[in-house]
Amino acid sequence: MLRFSNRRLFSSARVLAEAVTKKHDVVVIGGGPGGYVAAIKAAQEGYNTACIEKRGALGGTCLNVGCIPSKSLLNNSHLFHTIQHEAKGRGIDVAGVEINIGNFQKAKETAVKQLTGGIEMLFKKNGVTYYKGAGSFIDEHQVKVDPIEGGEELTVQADNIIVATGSEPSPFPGIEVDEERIVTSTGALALKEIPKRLVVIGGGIIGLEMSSVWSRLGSEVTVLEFQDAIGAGMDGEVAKATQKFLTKQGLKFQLGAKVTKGVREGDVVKIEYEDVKKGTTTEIEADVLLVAVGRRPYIEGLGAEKLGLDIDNRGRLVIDSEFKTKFPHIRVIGDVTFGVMLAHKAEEEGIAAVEYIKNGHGHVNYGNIPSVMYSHPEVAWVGQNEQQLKEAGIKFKVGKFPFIANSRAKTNQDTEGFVKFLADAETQRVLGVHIIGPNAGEMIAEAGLALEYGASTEDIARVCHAHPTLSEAFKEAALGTFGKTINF
Ligand SMILES: Cc1cc2nc3c(=O)[nH]c(=O)nc-3n(C[C@H](O)[C@H](O)[C@H](O)COP(=O)(O)OP(=O)(O)OC[C@H]3O[C@@H](n4cnc5c(N)ncnc54)[C@H](O)[C@@H]3O)c2cc1C
Ligand SMILES: NC(=O)c1ccc[n+]([C@@H]2O[C@H](COP(=O)([O-])OP(=O)(O)OC[C@H]3O[C@@H](n4cnc5c(N)ncnc54)[C@H](O)[C@@H]3O)[C@@H](O)[C@H]2O)c1
Repeated sequence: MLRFSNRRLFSSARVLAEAVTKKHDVVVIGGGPGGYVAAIKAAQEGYNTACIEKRGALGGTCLNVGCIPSKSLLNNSHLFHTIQHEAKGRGIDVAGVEINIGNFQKAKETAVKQLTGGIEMLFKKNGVTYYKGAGSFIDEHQVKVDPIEGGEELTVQADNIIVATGSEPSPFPGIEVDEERIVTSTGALALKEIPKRLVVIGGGIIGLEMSSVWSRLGSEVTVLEFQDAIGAGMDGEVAKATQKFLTKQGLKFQLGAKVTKGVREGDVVKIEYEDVKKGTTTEIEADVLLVAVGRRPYIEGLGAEKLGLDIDNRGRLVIDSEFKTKFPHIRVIGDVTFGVMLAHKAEEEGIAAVEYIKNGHGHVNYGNIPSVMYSHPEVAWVGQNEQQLKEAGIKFKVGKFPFIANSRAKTNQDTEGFVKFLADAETQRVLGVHIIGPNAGEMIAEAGLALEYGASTEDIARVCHAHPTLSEAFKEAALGTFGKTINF
């Protein structure tokens, strides 16, 4: 009798174990821009697809604590600043303009919620199974899902696995983040009060976008950058011009600054840095210190090491040109592997990885990934910059056109910046485009198209651009590479 009930117990446990094993053709771990796009694409290609996401919301860093919330704060702080400081000069008398920080943050949260909810609907529409939980490798074909909302653990089996677990802020050794007074971008996006003094370590894209937001709302902002230029990766001339316009907007910069201390004492943060050229040490105080010194790949709890996936010395999962790890059916895309950490790069890789699974070939043009900094004016670039062309020994011509000479920018009273083309000296083939200006982030798409199709600057200059538009500055800068601008 005892033996019989034991056997029954054993067999019912096995039934239970079998009941919670789900099989799919494709399983994606991580529901950020890389992962969710890959999952939808795989489902559209006819694969039985699942996506495992542990955040409780889809969209990853980008939609929840990155691109989307930062752009909401950037847009609305710009609007506030314009109404406050520029309305009068445009013939609009306004009084009593104030920021309501609660509602300012609420507008951001509404945008985030609508967009992350939208992805959940897209999953339903395309038949992607959504597992809300943390995924970790059991072996090369099985992933355990630890549900975040209670419920039973389950095992997911798949023929193909795409890892898209993203990135997290790089820590600064010796500085302890509490996301209240010492914050990463996540805390900087969620401040409940406008800090009187904001100090930012890192003059890269996060540092400069967040500095713009809080400075427009009234913070005194100091940016401490270790290198002798801001803008991590911008063309040298553009980086200098960017620093100039941000300085005009009230930001203070200390380049060549080696931060040696950042500690919270009550409601104040004490920071110490060395000027690497002069060898002097300076102490400053802040109400909030933002640490924005880059991001690093995120693989915590994934079981990548246990499975034996190769990881390089920067913590990135190692892949070949087809996104394959040492297990050919496990592919990796987005921030957690090589390349720039940008949402649209992760998305492109999501599509290409699925195309590899389906057809055996896929394509991402890594020479044509645009970058945009959403300051005002925006800074956008694609292709190569002057430093890179010089290093490679490529002879090039420069064509430039300032927005001050563009009629639409004039009517908009928004004339800061320029369009700069770098074109092959002999063939005029476009090699890179760098823009500081209103709507630079939209305009850079035309440059991307030109690069993709191998256009010359003459090809662009021969295309009729509508008048009066900012895009005429784009055409004129192309004309500039052969010295024939009309309006400047
Ligand atoms: C403040 C800020 C602003 C930014 N602004 C821009 C911008 O304007 N434009 C731009 O192109 N890029 C921007 N970025 C960068 C962009 O957010 C990233 O490049 C992009 O999100 C990378 O996508 P991903 O899919 O690779 O990873 P992520 O978006 O990081 O998504 C990974 C997801 O995987 C989940 N995950 C991790 N491990 C597991 C696991 N074991 N099981 C289940 N789920 C897991 C995580 O919870 C996360 O949701 C910004 C970043 C920040 C921080
Ligand atoms: N608009 C966008 O596309 C956007 C917006 C935000 C973030 N992102 C992406 O997120 C990622 C992370 O952004 P980020 O700004 O943190 O990184 P980043 O690499 O763009 O910039 C980091 C900056 O910190 C500086 N730095 C590093 N160590 C330092 C130190 N010890 N002291 C002082 N300065 C130091 C670097 O020189 C660099 O200028 C980037 O890949 C970026 O592309 C993109």
